[in-house]
Amino acid sequence: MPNQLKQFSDDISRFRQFSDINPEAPYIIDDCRVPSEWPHNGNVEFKDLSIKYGADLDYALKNLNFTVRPGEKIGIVGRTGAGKSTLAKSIFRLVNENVGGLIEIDGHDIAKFGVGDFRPKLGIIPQESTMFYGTVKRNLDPLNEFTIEDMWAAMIKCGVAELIEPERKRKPAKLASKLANASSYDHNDNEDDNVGDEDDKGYWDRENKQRWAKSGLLMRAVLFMFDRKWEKYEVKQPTSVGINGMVSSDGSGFSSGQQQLFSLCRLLMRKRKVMILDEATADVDLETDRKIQELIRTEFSECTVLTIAHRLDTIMNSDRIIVMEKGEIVEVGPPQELIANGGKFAELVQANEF
Ligand SMILES: Nc1ncnc2c1ncn2[C@@H]1O[C@H](COP(=O)(O)OP(=O)(O)OP(=O)(O)O)[C@@H](O)[C@H]1O
Repeated sequence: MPNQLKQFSDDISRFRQFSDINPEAPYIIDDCRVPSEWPHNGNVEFKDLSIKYGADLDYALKNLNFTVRPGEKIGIVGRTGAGKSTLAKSIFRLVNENVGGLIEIDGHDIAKFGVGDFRPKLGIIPQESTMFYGTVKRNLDPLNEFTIEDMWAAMIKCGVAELIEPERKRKPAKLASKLANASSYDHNDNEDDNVGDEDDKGYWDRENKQRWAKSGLLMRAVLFMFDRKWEKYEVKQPTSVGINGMVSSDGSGFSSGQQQLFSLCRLLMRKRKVMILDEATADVDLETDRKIQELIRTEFSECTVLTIAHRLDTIMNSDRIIVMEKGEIVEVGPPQELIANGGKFAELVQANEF
């Protein structure tokens, strides 16, 4: 009982912590809905933007005035704590208190829209990728918006296809014919695939039955006694084979770089006019990073892309670089020009210290 009481009191204090959090800005504002074609150009204007994380804290962003032109590729660099991620968050209005100034995208102040209305219109790969418990397919397309062909096309471009089907790497010649037959190949792939639905449950039941059938008497007794523990253990093990392979919610079975490739896949399918990549390739090797940057340049050529990076290669081909320091923009310009000028960016490159 003391243990249970302790557990209850922990639960209650956690509940109180959540209930004390201020509600987010309205999800939908009926009088001011986002136009269906917005953003159509991808012009982003920061007007005197200032942000603090608390009334008593220092500014994380200070009076930012900057315009990103439609289709421009911007690299954002600066030392740790310079305010780069806060800038990315500000475009999604993830910080709503202690904000001064405004951000206009294609002439609309994003603060006048409901957050649930405008956020899906923009694209982001955050610093930490999110994986869901469920199939690979569900991880790529949680809202069932795309066809299997769309998913395979994106997975092949991002190098995810060979992760979930290693023979794809070994037998590239077979790839085209498999792709051509994708709909028949993955016959059941378009069925609804929510967590805990009959399909997923059936999958685990089938797996457990097979184990049961294969095990001896003693093993069966152990399985029976530790039934629940066994299931828990099972759920954590990703099979990650094929588009219907299972992925655990912490993405174990995939390295953090591979999880970033999943995020890139999602973004590739949902191309948006304005996109933020917040250290989106920080965990992949240099060679993969180069391929991804090339992919971004070709696939997102029409899109405005803001890339935050700690690696010179990632942003060297940007149209312009923004250098941030203590919440302020201290330098802006094409990378080669900034290096030639010998200013802050040149210092960072020299010190290899983004
Ligand atoms: N949730 C938060 N609460 C309070 N202060 C925060 C919070 N997030 C960031 N800060 C502060 O805001 C400033 C800018 O942080 P930000 O994460 O934007 O920097 P960054 O340039 O992205 O750093 P890094 O390169 O390490 O990711 C820092 O001084 C940081 O301590």
